[in-house]
Amino acid sequence: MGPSKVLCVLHRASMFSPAWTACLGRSVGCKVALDLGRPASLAAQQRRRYCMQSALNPHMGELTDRESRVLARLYEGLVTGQRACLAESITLVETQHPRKRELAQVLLQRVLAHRRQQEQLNGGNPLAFRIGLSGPPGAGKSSFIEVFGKMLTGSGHKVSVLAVDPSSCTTGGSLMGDKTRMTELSRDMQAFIRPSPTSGTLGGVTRTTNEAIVLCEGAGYDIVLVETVGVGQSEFAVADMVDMFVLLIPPAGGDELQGIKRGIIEMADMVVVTKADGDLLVPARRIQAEYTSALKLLRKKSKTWNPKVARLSSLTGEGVPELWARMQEFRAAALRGGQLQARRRSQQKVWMWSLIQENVLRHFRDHPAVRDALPSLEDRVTRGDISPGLAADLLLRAFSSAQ
Ligand SMILES: Nc1nc2c(ncn2[C@@H]2O[C@H](COP(=O)(O)OP(=O)(O)OP(=O)(O)O)[C@@H](O)[C@H]2O)c(=O)[nH]1
Repeated sequence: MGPSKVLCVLHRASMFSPAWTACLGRSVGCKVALDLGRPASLAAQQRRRYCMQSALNPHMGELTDRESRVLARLYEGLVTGQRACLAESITLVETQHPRKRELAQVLLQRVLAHRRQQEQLNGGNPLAFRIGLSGPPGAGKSSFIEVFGKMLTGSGHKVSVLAVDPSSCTTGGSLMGDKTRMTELSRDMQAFIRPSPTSGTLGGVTRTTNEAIVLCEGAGYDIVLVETVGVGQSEFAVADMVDMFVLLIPPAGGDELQGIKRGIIEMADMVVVTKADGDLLVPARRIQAEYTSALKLLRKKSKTWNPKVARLSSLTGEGVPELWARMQEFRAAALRGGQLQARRRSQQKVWMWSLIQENVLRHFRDHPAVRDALPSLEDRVTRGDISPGLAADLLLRAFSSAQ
């Protein structure tokens, strides 16, 4: 499908208003608009800002005074580190309201431009360290984040914690029981904890989390922890939005690798065996040895880093500073070798395509011609009358001939 076809599809997709499609179309011609990476003169920066705004919102002039004031207040509050403004900005990116979504994108672009400037001052290197934490329910994630987060804020870092909760997509969210977790850290003024949005598809929650990461970084949080419970696809989604992906494993459980998906072990830059204290110390050591051997058999993910298996206890705090030292080692090596920057660049592309896929698929399913033909074609495929390939071709033909 060529670019014009994609835009045409997006144009009809309910999520994108005609204004948005026009802005996308314009932004293709307006290359400078989205290319905020290089140093520029003031005039060029102003031109760029104008271009970016008009690309983002062709009706920029139609921003009401109130909207302009809200955006200015949020932006100023956010970049000066006001937690309330950060919380309100994340609420804005979570919204389903079409107009507010447009405003959220304007805000995000401004924050991104701000971040670029900050990064330029930092020698072109990312300022924040994004760490993904995943593990089965009860692995000890929140206990770890509480202790780890407190240790980091105690040494001068600003820590934000974002959650991707797959259960929130179907049940309104309870798997991670956000309210009662991390009580100490949630009272810490150097920490910001944001529960998962309580509705939407995993794709929607992922989008929001990705955008929330940008906002947290804009607000000066130099450590962003993204937590998810190891269920469904959420851990893969989180692995695709962070600099380092850490898998937390509890010591209790069967002899095998406790049903942890092999795919997710392959994604891990570090495996951490939790609860290594008291009676659990012996099984923790055993599990650590098992994972160390298992990791040796896996395909190497990076030339500069061999995934490691650590052991810690959030109860006693043992192993937590050592883990942080390992994480910093990882980050330094990835920055030195340029892998961290490359990983972020490729994640941006993955993210864009997953958003396109989700929206195009939704548009396809909602299309009247597809909706009409789908039940009987599905029926014929399940009865074995026609092949899935033929059914897919017929549906695609119905879809494209009605464009
Ligand atoms: N002995 C011991 N118990 C721990 C440790 N960390 C957590 N636990 C216990 O393990 C249980 C689960 O811990 P959580 O931190 O809630 O685990 P979680 O992975 O966040 O769990 P979910 O919120 O269900 O995803 C709790 O009863 C904790 O008290 C530890 O270091 N040592």
